[in-house]
Amino acid sequence: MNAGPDARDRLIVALDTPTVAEAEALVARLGDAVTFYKIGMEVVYGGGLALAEHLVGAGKKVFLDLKLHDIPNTVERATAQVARLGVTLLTVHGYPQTMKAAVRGRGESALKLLAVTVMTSCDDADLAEAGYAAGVRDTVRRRALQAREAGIDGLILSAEEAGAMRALLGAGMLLVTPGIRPAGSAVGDQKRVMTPAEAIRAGADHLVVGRPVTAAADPRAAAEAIVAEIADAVVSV
Ligand SMILES: O=C(O)c1cc(=O)[nH]c(=O)n1[C@@H]1O[C@H](COP(=O)(O)O)[C@@H](O)[C@H]1O
Repeated sequence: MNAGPDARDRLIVALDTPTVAEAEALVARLGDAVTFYKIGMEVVYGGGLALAEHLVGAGKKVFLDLKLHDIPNTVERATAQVARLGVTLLTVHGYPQTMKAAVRGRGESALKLLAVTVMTSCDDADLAEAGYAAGVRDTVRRRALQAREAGIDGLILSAEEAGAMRALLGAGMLLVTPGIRPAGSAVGDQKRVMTPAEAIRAGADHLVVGRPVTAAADPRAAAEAIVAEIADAVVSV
């Protein structure tokens, strides 16, 4: 994508910390280097849902990563609750029933919904082990089309699939890519990874980055380096 959010807004830092206090300390340390945060299950189950609202109040954008998946009634009503928090993004799993229920639940609110296609920690062998007949590429494609059909705003996918999905879906869908690893950083449990520059060139709108920032000796410097890499890549797209 050529025109789009400022390079800083394209980085989403995943605040995965054991305590809410550690998440707050990271936010203070990152300061104005980071404008967009992801709050996920670790912090929420550690009592940190209110942090999402505090960050919104402080002018940050928040992606609430709850990966909803349940019977339609529960998903619809849970999504309606999240829509009242003022966060920007919410994840649901990319099952047609779940996606349609979430779209009903967000109603007329400004909440944007992202469908998780295939987790970036999975490869074809993991999908086969879980009982899926199709591999990563075909499953992402199928769920992407179903997400668009359901009225979902964007996809969580790896940057490896971003180019093909941008070509398939055009500019209308937000493409949000975790599994981002700056050159030389530890891959950990991720399997489908790309560097920030590669992800932007592949068509990602936002990059979700956790440990390469949060576990860095200097998280602010790590975030600034990623923003600089994004900015350079945007110019070259
Ligand atoms: O929904 C997500 O954000 C997500 C989906 C996915 O397929 N892979 C994935 O890594 N994530 C999240 O993105 C973040 C990646 O963190 P790091 O691997 O530490 O950069 C974590 O908070 C994951 O929960």
